[in-house]
Amino acid sequence: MTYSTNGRRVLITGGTGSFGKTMVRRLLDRGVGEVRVLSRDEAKQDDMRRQLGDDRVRYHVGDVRDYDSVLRASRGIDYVFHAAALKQVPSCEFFPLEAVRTNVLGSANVVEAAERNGVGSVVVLSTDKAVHPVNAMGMSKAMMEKVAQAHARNNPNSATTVSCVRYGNVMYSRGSVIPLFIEQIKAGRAPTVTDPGMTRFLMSLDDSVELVEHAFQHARPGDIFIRKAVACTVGDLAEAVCELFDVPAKLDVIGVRHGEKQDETLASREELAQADDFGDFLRVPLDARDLNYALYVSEGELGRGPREDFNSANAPRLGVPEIVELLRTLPEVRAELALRDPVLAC
Ligand SMILES: O=c1ccn([C@@H]2O[C@H](COP(=O)(O)OP(=O)(O)O[C@H]3O[C@H](CO)[C@H](O)[C@H](O)[C@H]3O)[C@@H](O)[C@H]2O)c(=O)[nH]1
Repeated sequence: MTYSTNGRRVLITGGTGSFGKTMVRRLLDRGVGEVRVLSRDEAKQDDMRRQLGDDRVRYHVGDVRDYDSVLRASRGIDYVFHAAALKQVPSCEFFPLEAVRTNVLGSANVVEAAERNGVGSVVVLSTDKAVHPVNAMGMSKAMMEKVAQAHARNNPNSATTVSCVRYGNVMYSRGSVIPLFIEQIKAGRAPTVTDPGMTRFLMSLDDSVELVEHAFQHARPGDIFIRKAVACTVGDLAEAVCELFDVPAKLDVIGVRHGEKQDETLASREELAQADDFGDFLRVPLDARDLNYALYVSEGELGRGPREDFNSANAPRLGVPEIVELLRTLPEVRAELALRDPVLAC
């Protein structure tokens, strides 16, 4: 089934974040009837209200942890993009139950409220950290994916299609390493690098929005969509930022933080064995078998498939010059360069 948001009502949980703001603008450009933003922070909502000045956007102060607030916010809604989450790895390590409350139970509330209100489609935003998770944030997101898929498995006749997207690090997102490196360089300090050989996927905000739109257009219940992405080492990333700002590439190696993985995985080899390849995107379908495995013995498949996961160590790797070019495409980086020296921005 394909969907259009033209004239429809859309709810974005966590709608004042980087993803939410970009998505709201896109929806407004495409003629959405109403966008509801559900989030906890009234000040951020007020900033957004003044910036957008569009009365098709309605603001609901509330928390996905509170079922009643999600139920109210999703009343009369056609589609939900669920972005509200606790996302910082170190803070979730210190407060894992908070990650469970928001990322697992909050997501269950969103799915349940959507079902109750007859919402047509819910796209749930997940992360590469949910695959082979080692930290509380990734574990809670993995459980969120399971909650979304269980809805599909347990409600085969539901009017609500629930699907997931999984993406890697979004360049320049709030609190992430690229703005941190830039701040450090501006303050005359060397960028702090955890482990120069650590690898991460690189995605733009637009890439993440396109992935959500792809899922929204193509999802069958319980699907997980992944966007193929390039990767780099954090050492090369820091060097690239130094080169852009024309400072010597001297790195301050600080060691790995709580719960960090050396490399991130977007799709496990087991998932790749089942996945459909759409060029830029992969679809991992729901395993919709029931618990009576005996039914499947005669037609059971042996686990043939790729021998490797798709991870940030074996993904196409960008070197320093390519990272420099990629960073130059980011509006925030261009603005910083222009402030520092209009010649560097060119
Ligand atoms: O001072 C620092 C801080 C981080 N890093 C490294 O830079 C990479 C990226 O770190 P981020 O903090 O930007 O991102 P994380 O991979 O830790 O992921 C976190 O930030 C992401 C933002 O891009 C998402 O929000 C994600 O959900 C959240 O867990 C990691 O290898 C990290 O070790 C450094 O080298 N130096």
